[in-house]
Amino acid sequence: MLFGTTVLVVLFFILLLIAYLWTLNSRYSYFKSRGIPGPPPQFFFGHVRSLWSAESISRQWEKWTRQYGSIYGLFEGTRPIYVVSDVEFLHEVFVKQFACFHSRHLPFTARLKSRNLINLFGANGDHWRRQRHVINPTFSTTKLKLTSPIVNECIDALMNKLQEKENQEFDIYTLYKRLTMDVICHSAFGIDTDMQNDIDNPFIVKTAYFFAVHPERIFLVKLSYLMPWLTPILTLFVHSIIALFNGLRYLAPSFMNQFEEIPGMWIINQVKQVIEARVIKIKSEANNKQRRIDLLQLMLDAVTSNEIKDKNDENLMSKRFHQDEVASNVFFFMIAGFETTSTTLASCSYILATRFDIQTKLQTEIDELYAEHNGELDYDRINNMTYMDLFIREVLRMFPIALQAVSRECNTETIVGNYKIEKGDVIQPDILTLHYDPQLWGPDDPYLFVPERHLTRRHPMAFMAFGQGPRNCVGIRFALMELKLCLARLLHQYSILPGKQIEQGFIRREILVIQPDAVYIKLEKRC
Ligand code: HEM
Repeated sequence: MLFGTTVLVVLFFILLLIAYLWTLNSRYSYFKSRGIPGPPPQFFFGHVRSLWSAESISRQWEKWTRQYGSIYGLFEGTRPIYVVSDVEFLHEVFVKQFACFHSRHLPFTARLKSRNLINLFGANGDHWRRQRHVINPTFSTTKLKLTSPIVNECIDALMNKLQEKENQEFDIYTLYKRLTMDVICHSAFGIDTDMQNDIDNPFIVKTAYFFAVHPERIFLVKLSYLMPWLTPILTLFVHSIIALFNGLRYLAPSFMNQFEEIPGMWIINQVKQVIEARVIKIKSEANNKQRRIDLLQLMLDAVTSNEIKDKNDENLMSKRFHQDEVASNVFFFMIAGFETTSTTLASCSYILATRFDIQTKLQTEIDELYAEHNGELDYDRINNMTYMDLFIREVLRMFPIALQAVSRECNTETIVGNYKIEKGDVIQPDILTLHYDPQLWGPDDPYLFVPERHLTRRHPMAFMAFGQGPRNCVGIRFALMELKLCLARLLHQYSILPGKQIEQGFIRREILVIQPDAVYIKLEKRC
């Protein structure tokens, strides 16, 4: 009797296993049945092992595009990923059918926290729409004009540091990182840091951690990709660990000190403290009209303690924030604004140091602006620099940074072109192929640096350095203001010359973003 039951149980599990393996295998016919090419998948893993071991994920996508064309298929475990460099297909996904593709494809760990702690980058659907509604006006022209003096103050500190470096070879990228962290701390965080002199400041050290570790290398994330049905259990497991740690906070405070040094924990705790201090200040200065205007203040102005219900209808939508949502967004601004903007400045400096003709043209435009306005640069004036704009766009075309951030997950089954896309499928643009496509960027060779090519109207999907569509980078104008102010002031005072190690330093590697190791230059004072 016992033997018979055991045989039945074993048989049941064998059948279950066979059914599971058969389902897995049949998922791999997804692209074949649609006539979409792609590299052969590895059973159970799909293509993730090749991507996890690739030196650069974006360059691996580009390599496969050369082999399989502008729309091809990969599998993350068994989840279909469309890798696309077909601009019409991308236009459908990012713009025309945005309602079916409003989510970004992220590891489950990005959406672990309670709803009020999910930021704009991780939020989906109506939750995302409400947050975007509140944050968009924070980056409006009027508000940016108010924050530009704060940015200028941080550039003052950079200029003082540069004075010490005149005529010596040094890595300017390090100083740019300190500048962009100062800017984000002053303007989004409301604290007056001095990163140029306080070089071991924990904000820089802890934030850099986010770009050094790819979340997809975390064991639990890998597991969730390979066995998506495990995700609810993994989520529960991580929540339990967090709850355990929170309990230990009271029972073993000395152990907790180490836990609170974990970068994410540390930064979010700092953010919360700054917000609490600001809220107290606002209350005590209720009648003070001279309040500090920064991104933090602008977001706090939208805070409510009432219950918020997310609604699809814009008229019914509450345009308010929870205080915790302000904290999680400020936290994300630090991560998003720091490495991206400093890396753009680093690539700009590399081009300027190696292309003196381009530098001279830019300096001519800057000098004219200074002469016209007696050396006073503000938001409106820097925005009128045509060549500066073309220059920055060309830098970001050739050296895009945050390529993996631009993805969309299908929320509702739909048809794009000739293909039926199912809920959960991922669309991943191959931005390197798009940015170097001669059909999109000719007649000048896309491998040459030619700012003027941006004078010609191009397909909107040809340039994706800031993403595209309603969910593109919300900080574009803020980033451009910072980049233009910094470059204008730097090039008005100095010429940038290449250091001996400029080429060795400018080796661009990708973990989460693509960035060079260093940019070695010399500064020569202009007469
Ligand atoms: C040169 C600098 C920057 C670059 C190259 C850059 C690039 C990007 C890219 C590629 C995305 C994804 C867009 C998409 O999926 O379509 C993004 C999203 C985002 N960026 Fe930036 N970014 C920069 C600066 C900033 C700054 C300064 C901030 C804020 C202070 C910021 C905040 C954000 C936020 C909040 C999102 C998520 C938007 C959403 O999901 O609605 N970025 N950025």
